[in-house]
Amino acid sequence: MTDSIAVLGAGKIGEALLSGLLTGGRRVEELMFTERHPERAAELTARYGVAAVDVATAAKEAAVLIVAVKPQDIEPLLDELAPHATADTLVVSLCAGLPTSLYERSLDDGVPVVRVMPNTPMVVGEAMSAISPGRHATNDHLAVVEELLSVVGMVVRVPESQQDAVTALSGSGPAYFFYLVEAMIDAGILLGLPRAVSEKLIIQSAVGAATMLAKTGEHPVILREAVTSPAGTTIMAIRELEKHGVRAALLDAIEAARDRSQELGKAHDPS
Ligand SMILES: NC(=O)C1=CN([C@@H]2O[C@H](COP(=O)(O)OP(=O)(O)OC[C@H]3O[C@@H](n4cnc5c(N)ncnc54)[C@H](OP(=O)(O)O)[C@@H]3O)[C@@H](O)[C@H]2O)C=CC1
Ligand SMILES: O=C(O)[C@@H]1CCC=N1
Repeated sequence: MTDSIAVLGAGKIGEALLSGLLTGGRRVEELMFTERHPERAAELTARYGVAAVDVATAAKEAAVLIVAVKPQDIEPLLDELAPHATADTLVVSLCAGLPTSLYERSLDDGVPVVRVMPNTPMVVGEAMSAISPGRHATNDHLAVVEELLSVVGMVVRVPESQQDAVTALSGSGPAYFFYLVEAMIDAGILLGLPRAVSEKLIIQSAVGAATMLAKTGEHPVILREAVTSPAGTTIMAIRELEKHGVRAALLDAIEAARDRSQELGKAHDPS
């Protein structure tokens, strides 16, 4: 099993990872994190028992450093990390849009970097993480990251050139499903159901549909057709969704997310 892991920047995804790793069997002594606000650090230590450290300590004690700051905050973090990262440190970036070459330019030659796009369902062991090696990352480094992340969900390897698309699909993906669920709950309110009832109906329908997708292996079209009775209720709703261009809206939305991921990377491109 991988030695100690340090999360650099324990915000939403960093906390989700710490929490998922602990639930998945990691011991608190194997984990540490850095945070720039002492109140946030104290809150996390109180909640999980994990130690807050500085970057120098993280680099000295942890075999894997997981960078989880906002892309806009990467430069000061790299400045802090550069004097301490060596070829024995594995740097794992969770940051949307940031290429491994950005890290390689800022850190000593030979420091292995793996780019990862995870998602927040890691808190319940159901993350989807896609990983890509940088120039100095070997198969062994990828295996370390796979082992680490498989505790909190599924892991796939993709070429780094696909990471902006992955970010738009599965990185941001949970937000689209939450948005849909939120809108469907509102529809229940519109139809006069009590909020608690509407929430229960929609959340369990979402869980049921997701479980069918995962467990039956059937294509979503087949599963949807099985719900759609001739001249029934579902087809009336589908007609409205098509009329309002929901499919086209999703295509545009995900393309916009991909474009934003590319933009975040380019903001740090010196050329
Ligand atoms: N949220 C998500 O679902 C996903 C996020 N990501 C990626 O993960 C990264 C973090 O996102 P998210 O968790 O949402 O963002 P957050 O802002 O919630 O988390 C980042 C945390 O890092 C802290 N921080 C910033 N700079 C430093 C520093 N130099 N040293 C220590 N701590 C620092 C921030 O403090 P402060 O509050 O002051 O800013 C904040 O607490 C992003 O790059 C994002 O693209 C990837 C996949 C999914
Ligand atoms: O919204 C974002 O930029 C991050 C990256 C993927 C999910 N959340």
